[in-house]
Amino acid sequence: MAQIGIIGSEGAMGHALARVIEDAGHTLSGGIDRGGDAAALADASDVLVDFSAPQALDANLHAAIGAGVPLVIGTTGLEDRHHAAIDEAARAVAVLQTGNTSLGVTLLAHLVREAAARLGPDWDVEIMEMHHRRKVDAPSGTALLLGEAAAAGRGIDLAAHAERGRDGHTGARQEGAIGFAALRGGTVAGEHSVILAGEEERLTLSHSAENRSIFARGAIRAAEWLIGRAPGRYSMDEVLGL
Ligand SMILES: NC(=O)C1=CN([C@@H]2O[C@H](COP(=O)(O)OP(=O)(O)OC[C@H]3O[C@@H](n4cnc5c(N)ncnc54)[C@H](OP(=O)(O)O)[C@@H]3O)[C@@H](O)[C@H]2O)C=CC1
Ligand SMILES: O=C(O)C1=N[C@H](C(=O)O)C[C@H](O)C1
Repeated sequence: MAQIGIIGSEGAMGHALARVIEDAGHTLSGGIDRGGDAAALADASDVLVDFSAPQALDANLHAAIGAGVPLVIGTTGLEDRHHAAIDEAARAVAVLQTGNTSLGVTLLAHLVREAAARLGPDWDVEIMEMHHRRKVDAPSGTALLLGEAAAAGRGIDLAAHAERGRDGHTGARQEGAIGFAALRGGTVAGEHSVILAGEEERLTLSHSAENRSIFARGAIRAAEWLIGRAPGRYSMDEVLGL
């Protein structure tokens, strides 16, 4: 039984998390949104779960370190400087950051890495995602996570090979590129496809989220797993034993 604090508590994920916390027999120690006191929430919690916005990250890391509590970060749209701050914080507390807390996507990343490695550079990798009309960041955190998996399979650096936001006279596709396309509309919880396109054949690896409860369950499982862990940056692979 843990005291779990939610950052982004009035958001779509915040509500999904609160339901899972109750179902799992944990206690909601509190919740904050924009302008809330992360330090006070951390003091009242065994673990923090953040599904809010990148602008909240520094205060959340500071609060987690101050109270000595672990932190699950599901917020997407993070930039290199955010990841550097997470690495730094992980020297003091246990932190898990991922663009997708679901079991299906965590496994999919392994399959993508394997397919990209085995099929080799003649197969073009394109990543397509669709989300609800409210989503503010693109490509999604999951699309980027899957892009990293494909890049790892190819032994290349994603940042140097990503083709994002094609529009107009773009020229031909660069050899070895990993392309991204983002669609937005309606209430879609999360659709991701990784397409490996070769000569006269295509392989598509896909995941569909039917609702947010899969993300909330994964995040609470991660929160349970982090409590009592030594400082460090952990992954969903470790939580799920994949
Ligand atoms: N890793 C994963 O598996 C998943 C990740 N996500 C990510 O989680 C995040 C939240 O998604 P979702 O719930 O749909 O978004 P919502 O917009 O529904 O909710 C976001 C919440 O965060 C709050 N918030 C905004 N800024 C701050 C801040 N500076 N400090 C504290 N709280 C703040 C908002 O409060 P206010 O209204 O006051 O601004 C709002 O209540 C997104 O980045 C999304 O991509 C979503 C699903 C799964
Ligand atoms: O904003 C969302 O809703 C989601 N965000 C995450 C992402 O950016 O990949 C995870 C999931 O796809 C839903």
